[in-house]
Amino acid sequence: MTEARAAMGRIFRAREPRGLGEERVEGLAELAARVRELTEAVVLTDVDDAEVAAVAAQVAELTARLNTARRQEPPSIEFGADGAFRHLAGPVTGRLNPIAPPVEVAVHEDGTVRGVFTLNAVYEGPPGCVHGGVAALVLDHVLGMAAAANGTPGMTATLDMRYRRPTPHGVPLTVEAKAVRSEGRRTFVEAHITGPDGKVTVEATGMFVRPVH
Ligand SMILES: CCCCCCCCCCCC(=O)SCCNC(=O)CCNC(=O)[C@H](O)C(C)(C)COP(=O)(O)OP(=O)(O)OC[C@H]1O[C@@H](n2cnc3c(N)ncnc32)[C@H](O)[C@@H]1OP(=O)(O)O
Repeated sequence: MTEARAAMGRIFRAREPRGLGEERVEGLAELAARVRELTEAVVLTDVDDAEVAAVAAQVAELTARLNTARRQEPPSIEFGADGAFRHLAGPVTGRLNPIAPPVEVAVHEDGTVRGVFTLNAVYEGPPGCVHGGVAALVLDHVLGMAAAANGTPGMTATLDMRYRRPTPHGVPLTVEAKAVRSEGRRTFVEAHITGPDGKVTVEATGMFVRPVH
């Protein structure tokens, strides 16, 4: 597992936590949660034009306040004390990233990655349904996590999607991924999303390649 940890460091610049601190993480997660609500409100709002303009000006002020102190780069993937890693600023599981639903994932002892999440109207493709590219985003990430959980982290080289039935938004969904085999630097992983009725809506297979450098 030490080699896998080194590979995580090399591929994803994963590193030991650099002092964000749990209190700071909770504060930033709260900010991200409020911005998620704001994003949904923007997509669904029906207030009049003057109110839209007034809110836009206020939001610009808030953005300027946050920009008075900027990091050079977002927080990277971190190893926790328990050896697990987390992607705080990632677009899928990242609690600190407002565009992440976020998907709440657990890595099980057998290497299966399971997650629960709800995608709201912000992620709509066809009316009432999740955009297919968003489903691919979620699946790519959990496939990558399963490759890492297998001790063989890598970059996505191929991603095959099979959209079996529409994925509804606004309801709880589950996602599950597991590595099925490794050959040299290549790891093959399977995953699927299940709707609230227990039926699989999307299946994916991914092939992850561990870069040499
Ligand atoms: C909470 C924490 C989360 C932690 C977990 C975080 C999860 C994040 C998940 C998100 C993952 C991403 O989005 S990653 C971002 C999207 N993906 C990328 O940007 C990848 C861009 N592509 C690349 O960098 C490169 O092409 C690589 C690394 C994939 C491969 O380059 P390489 O290292 O030079 O490898 P190369 O020698 O060419 O090939 C190695 C072997 O793989 C095979 N191979 C290579 N590419 C392919 C391919 N597309 N299709 C078939 N086979 C291929 C070759 O035939 C060869 O087989 P043989 O001759 O050995 O038999």
